[in-house]
Amino acid sequence: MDISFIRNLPKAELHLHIEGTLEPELMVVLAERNGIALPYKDTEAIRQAYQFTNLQSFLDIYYAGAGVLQTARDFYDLTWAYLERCKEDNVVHTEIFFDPQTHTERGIAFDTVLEGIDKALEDAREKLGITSHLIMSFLRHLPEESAFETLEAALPHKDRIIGVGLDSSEAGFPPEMFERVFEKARQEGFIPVAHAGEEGPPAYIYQALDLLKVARIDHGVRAVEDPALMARLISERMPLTVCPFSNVKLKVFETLADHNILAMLDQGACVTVNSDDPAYFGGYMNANFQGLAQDLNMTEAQARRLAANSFEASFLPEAEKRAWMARALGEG
Ligand SMILES: Nc1ncnc2[nH]cnc12
Ligand SMILES: [Zn+2]
Repeated sequence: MDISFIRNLPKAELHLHIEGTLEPELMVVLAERNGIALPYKDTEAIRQAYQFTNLQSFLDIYYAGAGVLQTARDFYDLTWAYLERCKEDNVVHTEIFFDPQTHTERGIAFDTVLEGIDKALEDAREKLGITSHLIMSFLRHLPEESAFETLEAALPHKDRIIGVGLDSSEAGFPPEMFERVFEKARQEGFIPVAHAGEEGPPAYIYQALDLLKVARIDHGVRAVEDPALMARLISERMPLTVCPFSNVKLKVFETLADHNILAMLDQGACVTVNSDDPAYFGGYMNANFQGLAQDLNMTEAQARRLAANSFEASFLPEAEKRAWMARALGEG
């Protein structure tokens, strides 16, 4: 498939951790700016360290890397750099996760984090024509109480945060542990989503659906182990925000050729393509699409359906969704 076909396809990104877009070059700049010593001699050594055996081995390095983010300007620079990559890849709409607890736990104020990210999103609407939403994610390895405190901190900023998510170490931290904080978040008007079925079993996907009442499942690739669950996801058109490169880097699949995204698509599931933590996993949106074309023989029709799904599964207003879906399908 021609790279220009992928480039020209309008796409929405729905599973992207802004902290996961911290490229080694920016990490070095921010470390210098903030007087922080990095445990790496240069950017090459940083890239060398990105060899993961599972989700936790990645998270340990990823949380350490986020330590260079200190000021609102740092969060602005991080977010702006990602939005410029969106422009290159023709990602016209993005729904970004941020992990407030990664920062509040080390003494950075919630409002500092939000201020920097939000200003970049606002500038991108104006200068790049990219629309966006922000989703605040709770870290599931921290106690419920910490998630409740984070929700409290977000309440004055409801107009700038559309939803809540659940991420970090999955195994041993089932969604049911966060049922109460998600209930409160829903009452406050936040749209719920959750990582489930990345490393965790299908039971965690059921819990995300039935207890957290999510509007999307992040990852969800292990749903294929349970045919009744797959049938339900398909009949409800429950979106799965799938991250192909991430799944290979974190050994959920051995190779991209083993990935189940196109099989799920062909079964009728509302799967979408996303980059998760592109600075750590080797590529942004178009690189993920290109990988699927090369290693899974993705057709143009499949690529169009994946792009259309990304708008269908977004939190855009219905009319905008429909218009972008038509363009992605080549009908607009
Ligand atoms: N792929 C992933 N799974 C869980 N938590 C994450 N935080 C950042 N990326 C993540
Ligand atoms: Zn993720």
